[in-house]
Amino acid sequence: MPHEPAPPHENERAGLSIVALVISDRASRGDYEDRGGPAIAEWLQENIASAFHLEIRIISDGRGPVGDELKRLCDEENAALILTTGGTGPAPRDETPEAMQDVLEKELPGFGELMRRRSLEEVPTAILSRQTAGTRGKTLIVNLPGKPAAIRTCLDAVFPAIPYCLDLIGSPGLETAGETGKAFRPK
Ligand SMILES: Nc1ncnc2c1ncn2[C@@H]1O[C@H](COP(=O)(O)OP(=O)(O)OP(=O)(O)O)[C@@H](O)[C@H]1O
Ligand SMILES: Nc1nc2c(c(=O)[nH]1)N[C@H]1C(S)=C(S)[C@@H](COP(=O)(O)O)O[C@H]1N2
Repeated sequence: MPHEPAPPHENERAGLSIVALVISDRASRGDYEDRGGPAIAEWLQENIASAFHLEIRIISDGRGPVGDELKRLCDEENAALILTTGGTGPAPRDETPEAMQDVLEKELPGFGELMRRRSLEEVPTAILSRQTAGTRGKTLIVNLPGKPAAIRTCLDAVFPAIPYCLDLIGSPGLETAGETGKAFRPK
């Protein structure tokens, strides 16, 4: 008797799973209303044509908690793409890059290089961000700075490479809309 196919994972049913992980002591305490998650949602809605499911999570800074949450989103929630915002600077509580060291299997330093280069055209303090990107299993993680205005600049810069990166790591099916973040796939 043939086996029934396994039911799709909850995230697969809703399309590609994307998580916006807001890393901010103050937003997580409610000192200010988070504007990072909504800025990421707006950019993705404008620029992705294929089905996707976006979840916004807000957590406090810190190497341990951020690393644990990233591992859980990759290994248990099967997120295809995680966009973090915040905690990339030099302040004592900014430990997103240290958490990335604990989580990534393969770092993709070109993402951070390009985002800083584009951001430098807007603010000289862009060099203070230690943002990077990389993969863990079938998940791509990209760091964005905490300033909500940085989100559009950075996603405009690196998003064209993201669909092909997801193809390569085994989470295919992301198609872009419009010209700004248009996917590039080598022939
Ligand atoms: N999630 C957010 N929502 C709204 N504004 C934010 C957010 N994160 C950062 N900002 C703004 O950017 C400025 C610089 O952020 P900062 O570098 O202190 O953020 P962070 O280290 O990412 O967050 P925090 O200091 O709260 O842990 C903040 O003063 C705030 O105005
Ligand atoms: N595009 C862009 N990049 C930016 C900024 C910005 O305003 N716009 N702010 C910078 C500043 S002031 C800091 S301290 C670093 C780190 O910010 P984070 O700790 O909130 O991630 O990001 C930098 N990158």
